[in-house]
Amino acid sequence: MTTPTESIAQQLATLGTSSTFATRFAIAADPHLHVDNVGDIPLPITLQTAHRLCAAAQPAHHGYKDQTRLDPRVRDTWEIPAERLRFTSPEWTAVLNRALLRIGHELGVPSPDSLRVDLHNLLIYAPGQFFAVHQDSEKTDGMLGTLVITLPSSFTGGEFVVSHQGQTVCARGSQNRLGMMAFYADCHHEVRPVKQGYRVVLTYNLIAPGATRTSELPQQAVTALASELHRVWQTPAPPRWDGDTHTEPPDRLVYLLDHQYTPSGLSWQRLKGVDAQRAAALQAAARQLDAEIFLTLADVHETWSAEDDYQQHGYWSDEQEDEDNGFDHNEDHPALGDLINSEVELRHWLAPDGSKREEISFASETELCMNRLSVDCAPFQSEHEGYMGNYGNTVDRWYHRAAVVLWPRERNFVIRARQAPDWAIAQIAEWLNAGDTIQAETRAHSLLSFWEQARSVADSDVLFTATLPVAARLDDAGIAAGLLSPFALSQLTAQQAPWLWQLLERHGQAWCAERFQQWAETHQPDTRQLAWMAQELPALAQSSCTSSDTVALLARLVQQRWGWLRQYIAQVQKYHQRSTRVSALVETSAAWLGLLRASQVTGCSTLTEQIIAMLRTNDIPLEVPLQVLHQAQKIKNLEGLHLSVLHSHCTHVLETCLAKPRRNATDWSITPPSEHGGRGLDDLAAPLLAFLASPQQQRLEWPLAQARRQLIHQFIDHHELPIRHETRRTGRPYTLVLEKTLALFERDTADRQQWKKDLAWLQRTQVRPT
Ligand SMILES: O=C(O)CCC(=O)C(=O)O
Ligand SMILES: [Fe+2]
Repeated sequence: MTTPTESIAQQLATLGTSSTFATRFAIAADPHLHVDNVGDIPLPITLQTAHRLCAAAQPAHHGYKDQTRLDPRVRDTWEIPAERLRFTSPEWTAVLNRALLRIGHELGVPSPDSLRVDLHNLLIYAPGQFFAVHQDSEKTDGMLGTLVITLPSSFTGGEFVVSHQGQTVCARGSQNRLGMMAFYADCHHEVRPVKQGYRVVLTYNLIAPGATRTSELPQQAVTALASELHRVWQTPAPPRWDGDTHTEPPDRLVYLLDHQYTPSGLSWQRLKGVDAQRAAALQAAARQLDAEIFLTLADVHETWSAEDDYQQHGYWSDEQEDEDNGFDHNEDHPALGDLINSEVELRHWLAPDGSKREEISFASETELCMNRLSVDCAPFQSEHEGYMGNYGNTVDRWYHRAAVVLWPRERNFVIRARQAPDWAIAQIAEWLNAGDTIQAETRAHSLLSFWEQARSVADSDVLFTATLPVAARLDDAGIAAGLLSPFALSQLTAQQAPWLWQLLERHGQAWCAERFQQWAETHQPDTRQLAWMAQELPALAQSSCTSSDTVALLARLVQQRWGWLRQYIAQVQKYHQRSTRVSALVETSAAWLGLLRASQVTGCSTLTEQIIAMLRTNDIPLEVPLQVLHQAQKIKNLEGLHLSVLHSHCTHVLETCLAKPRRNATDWSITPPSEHGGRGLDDLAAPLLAFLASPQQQRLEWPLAQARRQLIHQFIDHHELPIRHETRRTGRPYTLVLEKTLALFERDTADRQQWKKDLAWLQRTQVRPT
């Protein structure tokens, strides 16, 4: 079955397909060309005239990006600018106008009788000279394409080839007539090297000024198109994956035109070939439906998988050449496999009255409709990633296309909101300020189906700050919840507390607790959550102290965060290496303190005790409570935090450690790691632990098969034991050589120094008894 979008493409395809991209014919005429400093140029051009012209000419430049360049690898020809050319034949203007009318008809220009030309230059190609494949830049507003008039002369080679979407038109010139070739500006064209003789041409910019007068469309066709458009906006898009039940109708229709356009060349009045009829048909349908309609540039970026191996290579059009490859497009392009990704950016919006809107939006796949696929257009740029890129072997292509974009007027709000969520929230806030709560709730409701994505479109923190007060003013609990659902707990700041209390008053404890739960489930980096617990949580708790309801709400939040912290700690405790484990745990110290403060302020004394108790268990390395005490120095009010308990705990542990006798200089025993003491080592555990425990044995030579050596290597690394472990690769099996290192003694000394330092700090530091 055809989808409504496909059927629109079909209907548009039947409009104005008769025109072509280039037209070529010959006329018998002589303009009586006069060139300053050369004189009259009789036709056909003789070798002698050609030599005189060359002598008076300059090498021609070509456009490169926004500059012009002289590069004979790209363009090698002589040029005489228009200022030095005159036509003295009295009939010439009429002859040219007749030719233009014919060109206008054959190119399908909407008003062929208004087509004009601007003389650009005279070009002379001597033997060997050429102009590589390129696309002309649009030199003036309204420039539609180029007209080349080949003056009669005798030459071989020098074929002029114009191509568009795989079709080509070729001209060779004539001995006694003027060769006319006119083509649209988005065509690629080249002049192949002249072999013998001279090729002399006049080039003109083809200009289509004034308004389009497209032929009247039958009313029936417009109605059919309008009804299909209506159907597009009513039909939910096909599911994107199995079980995708949330598809909605597309917001807009984005019809990609056949031709390519530049910002200055884009205008409703100067659409090329078939595009003009199709755009006119869409305009007529839009009027019937009272739909919004815009003409836009559409920058298409496609990523394809490449099927074969291929050298990295880029290529530029619009008279731009690639530094290394010149204009040579004939080298092998990689065969394209699957389309991996496609992005269509719409910009430079033109309303039917020509007024501009500078806005950028992306077209979704379900909105797109076209008769010509982008791969069938000439890419503006192409890049091949080879196997080195992120996605393996891929080809990236960029196209400068244009689109007609339409949507039902009543969807204005939603469409703009999808692209600019902060604008939508500001809009709803205005309705609320004006007392129009019904409008505010209806519009807020219309955001919910895509609101989850809003977070990735806008700066999420800014959006949250704007959304919270709006949600707090909506009566409908479901809509308020929906607006708040995409955000994360760590986005809530103490400054926003008043809105939170307002939500509490309107929707109650359970509703607010659900929001906390939802926000906690949104992914946020652990470091951000820890920082939030250290700073915002105690500040929020502090500001809750005005009423028992707000305190109760915050107490729930504190409990929830305690649950999270315990889970996080449990996860960190699974890290293998003691040093990474300890430093990750130390990173949580400020969060512990934040939680302690918040639990104290919200009167959760049992929780305060639980936290202190956990900080004193053996599972938590001493570095953590010590760091909590350090952090507490920055805080004014330590009342009720039970920090003196922590203080004495740390003092006691450090004194015990320091009371142990120092390691004897001859004692090489290593205390086996307390956790997983040899688990998983099976029969290797006993000999290894015996080696560790032995005060005398420094070295162990142990013939072991590879897998078993591996176990020992891992064990030593995980526990960061002061043992060098190497494999001697002789004999069968190889021998694992273990050797205790001096780090055993150095660590002992370093530990002691640290203990002393910490103890001295504790003794200096007063923690008020609480
Ligand atoms: O020499 C010609 O026929 C065409 C020259 C051309 O393509 C140009 O001037 O852009
Ligand atoms: Fe050109």
